[in-house]
Amino acid sequence: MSLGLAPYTITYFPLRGRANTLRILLNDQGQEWKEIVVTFDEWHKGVLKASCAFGQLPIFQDGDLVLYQSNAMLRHLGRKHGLYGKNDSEAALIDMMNDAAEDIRGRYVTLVYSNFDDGKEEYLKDLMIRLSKFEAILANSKTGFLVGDKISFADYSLFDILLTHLVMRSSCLDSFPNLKGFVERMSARPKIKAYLESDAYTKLPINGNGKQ
Ligand SMILES: N[C@@H](CCC(=O)N[C@@H](CS)C(=O)NCC(=O)O)C(=O)O
Repeated sequence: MSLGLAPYTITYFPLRGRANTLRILLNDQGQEWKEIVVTFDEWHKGVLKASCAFGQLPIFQDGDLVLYQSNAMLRHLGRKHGLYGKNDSEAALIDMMNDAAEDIRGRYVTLVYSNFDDGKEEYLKDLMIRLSKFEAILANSKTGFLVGDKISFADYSLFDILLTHLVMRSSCLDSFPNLKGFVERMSARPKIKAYLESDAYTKLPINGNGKQ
């Protein structure tokens, strides 16, 4: 993050939430950005919400470009920073991987905000099936990345949801050596390591309701 002349701005709640993949990606790519933190009190006044294209945060600004929808933001950064594969086929596969990660994230968000305490064990059973699919994909990867021979925005997405689920159930990757290795490699990338050890990460809750 930076306080200087950062080209990018993220407007979001004081959470990891849907901004965390963006922050991991930007850190790893050595990018600077500004954060505008929206408190829940401010949000509940409704003025900002009414001004958002789809009534929700995050907002991502790149100069005059204003984006809503976190996955559109990831794809934008993927195009700008060479994180979208080396040809159209790889780009399509990266979209597919990111959509599968989003499927997990969507289910996680529903659990957290609707039925966390009663639904968690059932949720984790289904999660294992979904993770086993990513495990098989990584088992077939020659490079350790989801697609091709270079990191893509989908790798950051998967990494973020794996970190989130490791908080929920620290043993959730125990039967998935490739996913475990993936998390270890991503966590060891120097700029990601520094971010994961920083207050900017450790002091932020994952979700807005204290569930994790
Ligand atoms: N599909 C959207 C979902 C955005 C979303 O769910 N935002 C939540 C926070 S993570 C929000 O703004 N909640 C407050 C509200 O809906 O009033 C995205 O990926 O950006």
